[in-house]
Amino acid sequence: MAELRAGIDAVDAEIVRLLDRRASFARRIGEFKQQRGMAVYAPARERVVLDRVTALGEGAFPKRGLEAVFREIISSSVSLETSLKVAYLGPEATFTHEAALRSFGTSIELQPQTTVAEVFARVERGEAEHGVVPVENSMEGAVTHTLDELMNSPLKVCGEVYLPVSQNLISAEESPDKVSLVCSHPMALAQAASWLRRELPGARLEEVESTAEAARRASVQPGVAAVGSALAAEAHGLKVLARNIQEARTNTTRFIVLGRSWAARTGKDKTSVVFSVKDRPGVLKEALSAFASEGINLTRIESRPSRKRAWTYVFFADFKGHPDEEKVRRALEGLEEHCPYVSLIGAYPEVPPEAS
Ligand SMILES: O=C(O)C(=O)C[C@]1(C(=O)O)C=C[C@@H](O)C=C1
Repeated sequence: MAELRAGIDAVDAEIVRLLDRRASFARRIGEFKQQRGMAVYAPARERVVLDRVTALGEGAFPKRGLEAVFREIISSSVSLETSLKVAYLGPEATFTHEAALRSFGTSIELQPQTTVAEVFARVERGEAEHGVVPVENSMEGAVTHTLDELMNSPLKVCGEVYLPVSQNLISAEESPDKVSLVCSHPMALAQAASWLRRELPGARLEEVESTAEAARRASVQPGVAAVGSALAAEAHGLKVLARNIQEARTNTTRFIVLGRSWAARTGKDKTSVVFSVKDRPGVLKEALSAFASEGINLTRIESRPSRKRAWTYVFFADFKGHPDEEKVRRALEGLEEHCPYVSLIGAYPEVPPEAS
């Protein structure tokens, strides 16, 4: 045992020495970026680093562990280069907080905001370099506040994160039969609606602005439970009375990372555009044919009221590829021919949902 532990001590000393060496490279990159006014956070490069190190691993150390360790190493590198501030839809212990930690690690300054609009505003005013907001849920669909902000903001999407949503009934009470009021964010209540109807038919439901606010209420008010994450239960000292009460086990939320510019190309990327079409038959089909004729895979299309004129719509589309690719450039030109308004709202390394 002592000998084996001595072996670990020697390896740890080596790891620390190598981390110091890595840090000196990161510092120099930081200086280079500062001299040229470049953004410190380079999501495309981070993806390349994470993919490379997980591919280098020979399997003795788990790949997920390698990714988590390097996520933190990169997070510390960023903190050596600058004091990066990231605004997110708070409060703390929400799924968006978790998504921000997944993207940036723990060594940067995370700033919880009360609304999606405030996250955008903070980044637009330069009080934070990046923002993290939810954009869609696999069961409930689009987060409309986010789409509406994206439509009018100069900010760009530079990253995406998928998080499996696990909703739980959390409370200071000992058992579900002591619960007379269940509160949560409307989306969380919707995700747990069948379970709540079946298991707590007598309880009143109340919508509040976030799952974390619901957890806070549950921690101070007798007879109240919240629908929320295990992280929220932990943060407010609550018990988990029932786990995984959401509608489907495959319930996943997709979050986006906002910045001043989109991410560089990695070779496995996604691009997001918003466009409007003229009011005549077949026009959406024509617009989308720009993608079909280049063999570009659309991963999502969503319509929203334009909010400029009644009964006019804009479309949000995500597709595989990067604006630096020739075929994507041609598809966007094709789209512009059919559409009075086209705006590229982001490009970012693609994350397969199952990898999150
Ligand atoms: O390569 C860079 O641009 C770096 O700043 C280094 C580094 C890293 O630690 O690997 C850190 C931050 C960036 O977001 C990407 C990578």
